[in-house]
Amino acid sequence: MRTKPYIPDNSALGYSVGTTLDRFIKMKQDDFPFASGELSQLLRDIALAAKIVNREINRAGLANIGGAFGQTNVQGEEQQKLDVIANIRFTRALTKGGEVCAVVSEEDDEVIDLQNNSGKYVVAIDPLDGSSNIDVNISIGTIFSIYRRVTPLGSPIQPEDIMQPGNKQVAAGYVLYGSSTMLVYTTGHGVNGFTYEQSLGEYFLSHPDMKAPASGNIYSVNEGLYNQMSNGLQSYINHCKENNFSARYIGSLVADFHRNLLKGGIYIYPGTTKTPNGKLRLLYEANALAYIAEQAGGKATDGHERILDIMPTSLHQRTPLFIGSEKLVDEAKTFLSEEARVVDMAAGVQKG
Ligand SMILES: O=P(O)(O)OC[C@H]1O[C@](O)(COP(=O)(O)O)[C@@H](O)[C@@H]1O
Ligand SMILES: [Mg+2]
Ligand SMILES: [Mg+2]
Repeated sequence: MRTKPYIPDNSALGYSVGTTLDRFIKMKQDDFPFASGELSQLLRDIALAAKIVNREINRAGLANIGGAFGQTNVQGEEQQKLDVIANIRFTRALTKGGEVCAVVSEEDDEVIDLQNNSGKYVVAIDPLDGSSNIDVNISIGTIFSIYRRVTPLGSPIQPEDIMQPGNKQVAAGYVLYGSSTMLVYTTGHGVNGFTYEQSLGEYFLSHPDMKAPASGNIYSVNEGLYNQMSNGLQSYINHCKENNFSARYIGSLVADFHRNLLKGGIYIYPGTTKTPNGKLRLLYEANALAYIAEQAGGKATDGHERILDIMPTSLHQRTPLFIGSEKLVDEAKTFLSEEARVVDMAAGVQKG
């Protein structure tokens, strides 16, 4: 089946050329006359912090803010200076904005309780995604998920405000600091992408109503892990090769996801024999992108289960991730299920 890549077309959707992010958010807000506007403001806060982080990234090489920070985070990964700077910038914006009561960040071991019990929202964030690519001038990103707190406003935050499955997200998005900087987000009514015009300091709607091609011929996986993969996954990767797929892997989740969203493809970060739950974090990496993928007509699973239905049990929980074009994610699942069936049959034979 041939599928078409997504080609932006503003005119077809009735958005005038030059629709800024602020204006777009306002237009959407007007569709919900009873909404308080706090979610809109929260999105603006994140967009503003992303401008500042974008500036820091652009001058990192000159301002001596590239390279390692000299500490490890809770995952035992070496923090880069820009990881720390981005974390400070985003948490500061979320604190000052006043709409948020708590933040979960890759760079903080514990939940950050903003001591703002009137804040309606909880944010989970990967302030800088693709850290290993910072110093080599390759695209990196920011990923965020927004949840409504479930306990009454005015009371202290509780674990159930934080440990919500992805299907409870009210908004999610990412910023891609690439050959141009883009902000892509959803509030559950489709996905829209905005390109940042640096000299004007504005984001403009460049990718309205983004749609993931139903299929594609790109597969993105760290094939260095091949020998640690399950037989089913190895078979799927061989299937991609036999069908002349293109292998594309940047090593920055946001950038790999964005490319496949536009062109059609599948991104896989699998569980392996060494790390059965893979590398990526459910709360601030997988959930946001899964929500966006689904809103664009794509799919996201852990190889078996829908990502958005996984009930988190710990803050920095990891999950395997299969995400992208629906047909490819389904196909990968078939290979994994077939393997599970063969293993079950073999176990049955042994028992019998
Ligand atoms: O180097 P690997 O094992 O392929 O991992 C790459 C993955 O790790 C990540 O860099 C993890 O994100 P962080 O940089 O936020 O820790 C993803 O962006 C990327 O997809
Ligand atoms: Mg990341
Ligand atoms: Mg990160």
